[in-house]
Amino acid sequence: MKILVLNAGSSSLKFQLFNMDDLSVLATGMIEQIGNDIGQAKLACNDDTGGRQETEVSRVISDHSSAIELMTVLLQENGVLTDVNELAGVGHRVVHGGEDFRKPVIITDKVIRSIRELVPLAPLHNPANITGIEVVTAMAPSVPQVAVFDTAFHQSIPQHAYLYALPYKLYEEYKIRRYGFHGTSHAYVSKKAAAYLNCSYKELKIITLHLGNGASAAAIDCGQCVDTSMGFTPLEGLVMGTRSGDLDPAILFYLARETGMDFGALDSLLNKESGLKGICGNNDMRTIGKMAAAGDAQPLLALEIFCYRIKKYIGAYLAVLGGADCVVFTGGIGENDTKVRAKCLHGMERLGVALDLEKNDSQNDGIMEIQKADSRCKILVVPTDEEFEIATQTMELIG
Ligand SMILES: Nc1ncnc2c1ncn2[C@@H]1O[C@H](COP(=O)(O)OP(=O)(O)O)[C@@H](O)[C@H]1O
Ligand SMILES: CC(=O)OP(=O)(O)O
Ligand SMILES: [Mg+2]
Repeated sequence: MKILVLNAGSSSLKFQLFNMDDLSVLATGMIEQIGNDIGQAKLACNDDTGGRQETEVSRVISDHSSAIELMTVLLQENGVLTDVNELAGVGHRVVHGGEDFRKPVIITDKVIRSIRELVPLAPLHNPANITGIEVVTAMAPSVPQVAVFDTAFHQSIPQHAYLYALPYKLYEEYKIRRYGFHGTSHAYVSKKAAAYLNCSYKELKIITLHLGNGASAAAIDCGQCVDTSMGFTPLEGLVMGTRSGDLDPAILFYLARETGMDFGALDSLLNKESGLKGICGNNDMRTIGKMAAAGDAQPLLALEIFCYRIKKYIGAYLAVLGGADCVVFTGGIGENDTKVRAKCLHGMERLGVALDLEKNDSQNDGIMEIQKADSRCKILVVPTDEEFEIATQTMELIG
């Protein structure tokens, strides 16, 4: 039983093909620079003997339809898929599900209409998700498709936490509120943490930190998400690769008045030119870490700002939850960057969060437990796997 998972971004398409009979990954791939001068596709397949074959293609990939076609050709050429119609199902990561979706759903015309209505709230993500769904429908109309929403897990957040202090009618008329994103990841790693600790998910207070290119924190109280750092869009909250996270909105009015920047320029400034990149010119934490270690001042400052923001959110969520049983790090940075973890948690012993620096420095591909013996709060590193979670939820829905 093969399930394909598609994660379509504005100019990229990530995909994974699973064999759900033995829960193995048959292929994992990524197509980038869609719509640019030259696009790149990478595919890695695992064969029966445990070997791995990698393929790379560079050529013009004009849009998401061409990207999906290229993906199918690559999967076929590498012998992991004969025909799209052979799939038991396709799971899509859909970034914005608004207030309509609290759970994954089987995709119907009505669901597509709802996702389309939410395009103004996620102009970079939802159109790509719809294209993905439509292209698969055209190729294989009888294969069931499931939408798994980034926002769904956060729908349990109470009103006092999801409403902004704006005129209430803006919520009623325009649905302006906090939605939160990365929900599939926050749900997946928090459940994994509970299972690892041999505790009931419904009895734990957990703070999850998803630190990838996009980054967000969530406060989970007895299995329910009660707050998260991303907001109306994925721009709010933590400092990210190229996104600013929290700032005083008056900065935008000031810049518009002083420089004449228009909405498009301001949007691009905050989403694409800020964050780590804005401070030190680079948005890759590996490079920033190396440059900071070599004594370069700007990358070091970027690192300090990034970690300080995370620390503030941990403090806020400790207050929200009345103390936490567990802090979980995940995402490319959270899973791998020992210095970032140490900086974020430095000096929190009196709050019951005491990191063991030696354990923090150890390496392990699976779950790691890295608090000191006398720490009240557990500290875990849990590798996220949004694609696997989407495949699992897809399988559950299609039966
Ligand atoms: N070994 C590592 N040490 C430090 N940072 C890392 C390491 N591996 C990946 N990263 C960082 O993780 C970030 C990407 O995270 P990832 O979760 O893969 O992103 P995405 O949101 O695109 O899925 C990048 O900043 C990258 O530099
Ligand atoms: C919603 C979001 O920020 O996603 P990503 O981290 O994939 O950019
Ligand atoms: Mg990721």
